Amino acid sequence: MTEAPYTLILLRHGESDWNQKNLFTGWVDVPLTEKGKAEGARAGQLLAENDLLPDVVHTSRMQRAIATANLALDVADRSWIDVKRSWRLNERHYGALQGKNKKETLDEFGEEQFMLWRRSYDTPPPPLDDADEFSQVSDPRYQNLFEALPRTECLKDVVVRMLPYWFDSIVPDLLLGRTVLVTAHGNSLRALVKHLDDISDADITGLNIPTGIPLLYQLDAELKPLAASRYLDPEAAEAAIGQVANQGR
Ligand SMILES: O=C(O)[C@@H](CO)OP(=O)(O)O
Repeated sequence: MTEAPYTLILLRHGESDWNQKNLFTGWVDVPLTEKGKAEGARAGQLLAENDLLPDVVHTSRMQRAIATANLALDVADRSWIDVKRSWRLNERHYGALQGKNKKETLDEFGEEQFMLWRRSYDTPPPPLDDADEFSQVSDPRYQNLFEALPRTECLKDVVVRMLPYWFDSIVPDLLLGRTVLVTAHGNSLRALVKHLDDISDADITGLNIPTGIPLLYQLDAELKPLAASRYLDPEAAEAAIGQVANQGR
């Protein structure tokens, strides 16, 4: 075990095809846009400029996170580091909203219901039918999940399935003194930030994470933040956070 402080970098994937089209995405495995690829590369540049060179990367099982990590690590000349992947870092499963347009959903169901589905801590959207074209029941990468395969999730569900991976896989790398990069998704990272910053169930509804901008944590021996976390490009992050919050409008 190495002494604290421990260095953890969280990175939401770059803009995806469905971010651009304003569709609820969840577990649908969509690619990055050209802008998203550029965000991935820029994230790598920010890591290198700040002398934050990851020793290990943890990603979800989804191509938008994997591609973002690869692009960032290529630019930072760290494409050779150890890689670990888990479904537990996947985006929140968006249930029957997967593939639906956010603006049309807002118009159809109204602000209150839309925000309840999108940001409430414990209200999941209706479950996705297994026969739906956007279901993951036949996806080979999840065949080992059996009844654990989600059909919908609220953020609380994501916290429950993400935390075992945090404690069992990410924490051991931190305690070894490795600089750890976690490349994942808006809502799986909200779940991790909620845990790290001890954010209440009520306050987490107001937290949004921008695409493609590394978020730095320095953690103490108890794995609590030594100071407030910070985006490596704070101005870009502030503008992008507002855009995420206002999606659908
Ligand atoms: O559609 C999704 O899967 C997520 C992230 O893009 O969207 P939201 O920010 O609305 O939770």
